[in-house]
Parts: sequence; C-alpha cells; structure tokens
Amino acid sequence: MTPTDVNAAPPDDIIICRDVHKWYDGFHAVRGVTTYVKRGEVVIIIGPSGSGKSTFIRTINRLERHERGQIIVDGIPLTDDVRNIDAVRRHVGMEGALFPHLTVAQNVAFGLEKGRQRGRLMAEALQLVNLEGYAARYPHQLSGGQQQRVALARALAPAPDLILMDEPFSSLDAGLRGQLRAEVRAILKERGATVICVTHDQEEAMQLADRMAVMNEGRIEQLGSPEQVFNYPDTRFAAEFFGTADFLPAWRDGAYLTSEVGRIPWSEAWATPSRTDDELQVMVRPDCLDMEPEEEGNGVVVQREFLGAFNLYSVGLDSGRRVQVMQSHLARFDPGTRVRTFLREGHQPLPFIDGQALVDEPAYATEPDSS
Ligand SMILES: Nc1ncnc2c1ncn2[C@@H]1O[C@H](COP(=O)(O)OP(=O)(O)OP(=O)(O)O)[C@@H](O)[C@H]1O
Repeated sequence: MTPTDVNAAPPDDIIICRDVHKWYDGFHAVRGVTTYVKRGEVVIIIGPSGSGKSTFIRTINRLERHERGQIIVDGIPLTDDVRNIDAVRRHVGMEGALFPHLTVAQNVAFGLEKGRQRGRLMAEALQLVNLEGYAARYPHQLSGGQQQRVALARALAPAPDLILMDEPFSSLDAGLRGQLRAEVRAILKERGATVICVTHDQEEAMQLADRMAVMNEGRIEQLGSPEQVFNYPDTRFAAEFFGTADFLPAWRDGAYLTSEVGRIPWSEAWATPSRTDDELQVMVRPDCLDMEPEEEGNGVVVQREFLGAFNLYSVGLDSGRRVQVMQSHLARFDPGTRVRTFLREGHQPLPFIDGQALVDEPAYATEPDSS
C-alpha cells in the first residue's frame, strides 16, 4: 500500500488515510498507517494490547491529533482548522458509554439537533434496536446488552456516514456478546453504515468484519477479509495473532517442499534470488494436520484439550518441535500415544521465509479501485 495522489482516490472511499503517524511525548504509537475504507463497509481493527488501535481510530474524529500524514473523511481533509474538524465530526459518530444521569431517550437524543425531527429520530433509533419501551429508563435500569443497544442507537440516530466503535462488546458475557454482535451487524448493514470498530477478540472480528486490519506496533500488518487473513496471512505475526499456527522448517526436495509432516509441490513462483532455501518454513494450522496411532510414527501425544466438538492435540514431534492437531471429539488419544502426524488431504500449508509469506493471497483490494 503505497501512498498515492489524493486526487486519484475514487469517491466511494469514505476514509482515506495515508502515512498517518501519532506520537505521545516521543512514543511512536501510530507508525505510518495507510488505509482506505469503502462506504458501507465494516472494518475491524484487531491487534494486541498497546498496538495503537484506539489511538488510530481516535485520530479519525480528532480525539487525537495525527502529527504526520493525511486523513480525509468523506472528501474533507482533516487539518488543524476548527471549522474543518467540526465538518469532519458531522460525518462521524462515536459509539461509547452512556451518560448515567440521562434517560435512554435523553441519551439517544443527545447528538440530535433540536427541532421537530428530534423526537421522531430518537424513537426510530430505539425501534431499530428493539428498545421502544425503554425510553424513560436510566442506564442502571438496563442489562448490559440493552445498554449496548442504546449506545448503538445513540450513535446511529443522527445517521452519521461513519461510526467509530472501540471494544463495544467488551463488558458483556460470551453468550450475549455473540447474539448482540449478530444483531448489530444486521442493523449496521440495514442502515448501510460505514463502521470502524476496534477489538482484540478474534471471534468478534470474524463475525462482524467485511475486512479486518491486523495492527502490530503502530502499523497495519495486513488488511483483508477474515478468510484472506486466516488463509493467507502475510506475516508470521498475522498468522499467529489471528488463529493458531505452528511453523516448521521446510526444505526444497526436487519438485517438492518437504517438512516433517509431509510435502507439497514446489512452485517456481516461490523462488526469488534474495532468498535462501534454508530459511524456509511452512505454516500449519491445527485443521491442516491429521494424525493416527502408529508405533513407527513421527511424534507423541503430549496433551489433549477438549473444545466441545473438537479435541485439540499437542503433538511433540521427534525433532523436538510441537504442533497442534485438530481432531473430532470422538478421536481420543491418551498422552504418550505414539502417532503419525501428517498433512490432511486437500490442505496446503503456506510457505514462509523470514517471517513473510511466500504465497500471495488471491487478488483483493487494499487500495482504491482504479475504475
Ligand atoms: N495519552 C497517552 N499518553 C501516552 N501514551 C499513550 C497515551 N495513550 C496511549 N498511549 C500509548 O500508546 C500505545 C498505543 O495505545 P492504544 O490505546 O492506542 O493501544 P490499543 O491497541 O488500543 O491497546 P488496548 O487493546 O490495550 O486498548 C500504548 O503503548 C499506550 O501506552
């Protein structure tokens, strides 16, 4: 993603960020983020604690000032000019904690302009989140899920072009979270809202995202659909952060790339002059591997984790390395069982070199369409 001329960006990109930087007293929290968000898209920003997720989204409505780079919201460049900041903020709603001293109705009406439309817009927003009967209640008289829905109604009521959310479901228990996420996604899609949402919850990212951005140390490490990031992580960091992944040394063996757990056909597209084959690795996810008991096998069961429908086995390979292998809940192997671990049919482990994937994912847009 190289920064390009602003004028080249098509109008369907509601947000354009180019080389955005933010420092806190010398600490470089956001380090050159370049990204584009399309109208109506739900983009989830995921990454470990401290990777700059919140700081980055807060630059978009100027809760934090970016010190370098360019942010354009719906065609308006975000500059230090107050009129300019106000203009951008009119396009952006931020989903956040409710005011405890205001009723549900007052909370939802908070961002709406005074006038005859105000009551109607408030009522419509509450209807959208199925809380019509709760207008007179105070936040403490609502469940966590209901409070979350009111917060969403408040963000949606002024019909902003863009909604920013920071860990919106973090206070809810797992069951309610899953249910509410599905409801919220349906509401956002019905409204055609563009959303940028921060989370560090992988499940949340998969359930909500059209595209997700994996952040690491202030940078976007990868941007793509959840399937793209899972199946074709660009980097070892993205692979390990989003899903479980083990990396095994691999070597070129004639027409094959071979590792301890099997081989795949070698592709000439992987060979580049600057790379030496001895640094090769393959990424194996637990669902990519299979195993069966075998005295002459290549490893030993170390541990079994029961995950409901699945058992997740940790297998100590003869080389001393460990891999995780997904099995059905019916496949029970005791620790100490000698097994053969091998590539599951139809699964291709991804080759890596020096922490970088050798295989490009199928083409997808990380930059504005040129159409
Ligand atoms: N106001 C501040 N002053 C100084 N440093 C800050 C400030 N806010 C954040 N930071 C630092 O900037 C880095 C990025 O913080 P940020 O809150 O953006 O991370 P995050 O990815 O959202 O983390 P989390 O998932 O824990 O919320 C962290 O190292 C944090 O300590």
